[in-house]
Amino acid sequence: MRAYSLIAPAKINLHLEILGDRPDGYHELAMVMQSISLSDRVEVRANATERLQVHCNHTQVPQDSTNLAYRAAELMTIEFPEAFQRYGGVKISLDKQIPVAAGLAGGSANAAAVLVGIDLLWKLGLTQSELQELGAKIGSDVPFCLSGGTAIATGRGDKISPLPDLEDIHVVLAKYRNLAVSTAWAYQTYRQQFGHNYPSDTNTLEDRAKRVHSGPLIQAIAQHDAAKIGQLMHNDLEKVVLPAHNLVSELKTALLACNPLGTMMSGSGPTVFALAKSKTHAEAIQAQIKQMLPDPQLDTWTAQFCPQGIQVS
Ligand SMILES: C[C@](O)(CO)[C@H](O)COP(=O)(O)OP(=O)(O)OC[C@H]1O[C@@H](n2ccc(N)nc2=O)[C@H](O)[C@@H]1O
Ligand SMILES: Nc1ncnc2c1ncn2[C@@H]1O[C@H](COP(=O)(O)OP(=O)(O)OP(=O)(O)O)[C@@H](O)[C@H]1O
Repeated sequence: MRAYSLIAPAKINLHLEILGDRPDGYHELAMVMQSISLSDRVEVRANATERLQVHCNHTQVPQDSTNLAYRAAELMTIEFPEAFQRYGGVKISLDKQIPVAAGLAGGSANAAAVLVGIDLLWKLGLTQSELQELGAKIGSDVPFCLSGGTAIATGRGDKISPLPDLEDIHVVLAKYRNLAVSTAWAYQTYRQQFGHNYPSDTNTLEDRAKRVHSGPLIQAIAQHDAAKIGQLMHNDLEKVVLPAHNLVSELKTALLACNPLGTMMSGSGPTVFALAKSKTHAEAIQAQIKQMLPDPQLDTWTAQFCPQGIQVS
């Protein structure tokens, strides 16, 4: 085959806990991640020339070598120079449905899809863990985006352990179109404000693991208890993003008033999501939030938890 079309789902964070600094300058995390049905379509096609090219239908997404999808292709050319020489360049086309700079890992999902697409195009036969090792070189969220579903993510977010699938849970997402939050800013500000709380004895992984508070949520996931999952969600980055962005804070309060199973900011924001027990429940929350906040800048979506990451379609 000379072309592959892939589905790249967005993620939300059901739990995001910052455990401390890492020697590499990143933060040690304990997260629970979830793929959702809101997804981009990524086409990876053999190019007639040696060139890597990326095209995207969204004006805010770069079409040059800074695009995460381009960076994934570039990494493959460096890691597999013989295959690159044999098969030539690739043309990547991104059909964006996932909002950009939203805390939903849209760029990371695109990069993950390109790794899978090139693996197929160049007949490399890489395993999931080999792909995840490559993905971690591009960004912390890429390894999760590859395998998807419901999973624990530790380390800097790149060490993935699968959890049982959660089906039939629905989600409403809401985001102000003109608002973006830098992930680096969010972590840096958290470190400045709360870094003194990192205990000095958390140098070993074992010590850090003892401090993790996701146990009850993981139990609720094992029991497939959507109501409990909604109540137990947590995101440390809310502590810095909500006070700095009134709109995000007000959005969360408004979503909570719509009687969801629970509501939380995703990743470093600014998207806020609400969990719902059915499609009808999600649509009712969506209608209510639009009525409560009739701002033309507020975008909303409904989606469903999905049990997989990158899929060939
Ligand atoms: C907020 C989340 O989306 C939650 O899933 C991720 O933690 C961020 O994932 P990402 O955007 O793929 O992150 P990267 O591209 O690896 O890093 C972006 C920036 O976030 C900060 N960063 C990220 C991950 C981490 N464990 N510690 C950090 O301090 C670093 O300043 C880094 O420069
Ligand atoms: N393929 C891509 N899709 C979207 N944005 C991209 C892509 N490549 C590079 N970018 C740039 O990366 C920035 C962050 O985009 P992205 O949508 O991945 O953020 P995010 O959802 O907040 O990610 P995360 O949740 O992993 O922190 C954007 O401002 C955009 O300019």
